[in-house]
Amino acid sequence: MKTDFVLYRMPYAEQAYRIDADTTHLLSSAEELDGVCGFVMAPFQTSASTPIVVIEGKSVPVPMASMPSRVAVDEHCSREQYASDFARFHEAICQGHFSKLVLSRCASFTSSELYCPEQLFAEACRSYPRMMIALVCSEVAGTWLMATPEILLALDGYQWRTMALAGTMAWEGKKQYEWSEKNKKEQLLVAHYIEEALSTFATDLEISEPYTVKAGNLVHLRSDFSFTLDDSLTDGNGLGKLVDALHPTPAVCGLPKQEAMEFIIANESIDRRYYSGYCGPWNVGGMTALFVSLRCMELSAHRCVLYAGGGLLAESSEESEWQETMMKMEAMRRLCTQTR
Ligand SMILES: C=C(O[C@@H]1C=C(C(=O)O)C=C[C@H]1O)C(=O)O
Repeated sequence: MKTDFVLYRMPYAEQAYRIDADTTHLLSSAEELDGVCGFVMAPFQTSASTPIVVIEGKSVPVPMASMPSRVAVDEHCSREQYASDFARFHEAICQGHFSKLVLSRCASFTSSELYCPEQLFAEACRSYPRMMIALVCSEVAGTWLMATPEILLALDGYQWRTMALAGTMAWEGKKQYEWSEKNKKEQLLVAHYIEEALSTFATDLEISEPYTVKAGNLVHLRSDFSFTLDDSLTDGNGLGKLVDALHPTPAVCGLPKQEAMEFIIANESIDRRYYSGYCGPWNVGGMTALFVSLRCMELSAHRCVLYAGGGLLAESSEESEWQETMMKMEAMRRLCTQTR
C-alpha cells in the first residue's frame, strides 16, 4: 500500500515541506481535530466516503521537482448543466429562501501523458508565490492540488486570523478597481457571517475595511479579522468547534448556512468532495494555518478535474457567473495544459 503524503508551501515562502504519514487519521467531525496534529484536508461536507483526513508525521523541507513535460489536453464540461443548476439556485434566491448561494462546477482535462503530481506542485509554487500550495496524496481522499488565497483560520504569534474574501474581477495590472454593488454585498455578507461566528469565541476582535487583493489572474475584495482566543480553547479543547463555526463560510456555501449546505448538496450537479473544504497544517511544529480549498484539482494518472464556483445573489447573471468560473479555473488549467 502506498503511504499517504503531503507537500505544502505557505504564501510568500520559498521553502516547501513534505510529510510522509506515520499515521493517517480519518475523522468524522471537526471537533475531533482537538488533540491531533498533522496536515488536515477536510471536505465541503464530512461523510463516510469523504472523512476529514489528517496526515501525521515529521515535516521536512524538500527541494522542488523540475518542470512538467509536454502534455496534450482536451476539455470536457457541460454548459447546459451549469445553466440548469444556475436556474435552480437563482430561483431559490429570488423566492427569498437564501440571501446568497455559491454555485460550483467542474471541468476535466485528459492527457495522453502521465501527470506527475510533484512536478505540478513545484510549478504551482513557482507560478503562485502569494498562495498556499498543497498537494495531498491520500489513499482514501485521492490526490488533490490547491493554490488557495483564502485563510480559514491561522495562528500568527499570539494572534489568530481569518478573512472574508469574496467578489471577483480579472486582474488588469496595478490600478484602482471599481467594485460593483453586487460584489460589495457578496463580500459584506461573508464579513457579517464571520463576525457573528467569532462572537462567542474571540476577544479583542479587529476587523479591517474591505480592500482589493490580487490572487493569480484575479482580484478579490477582502477584509481581515484578527483576534485572541481564550487559553482554554487553544490548549486543544474547542478549537475544532471554532473551525466548525466558521466552515463553510458564505464565500463557498450560502446563507442561511445549514439550509444552504443542504440545498447545494441536493441541487448542485457535481459532488464537491474536498473542493471548498479546508486544508493546512494543524499544530505541525507549532504552526496552524488552515486555508479554504479553492483553485484546486483532483489528479489521477491521465486526468485532472478542476473545480470552481462563485457567489450568486438575486442580481447575478448566468453568463457572467460562468465567465467567473472560467477565470477561477485558469490558475489550475494553466498547470495541467502546460505545453513547454
Ligand atoms: C468559490 C470560489 O471562490 C470564492 C468565491 C468568490 C466569489 O464568489 O467572488 C471569491 C473568492 C472565494 O472566496 C472558488 O474559487 O471556487
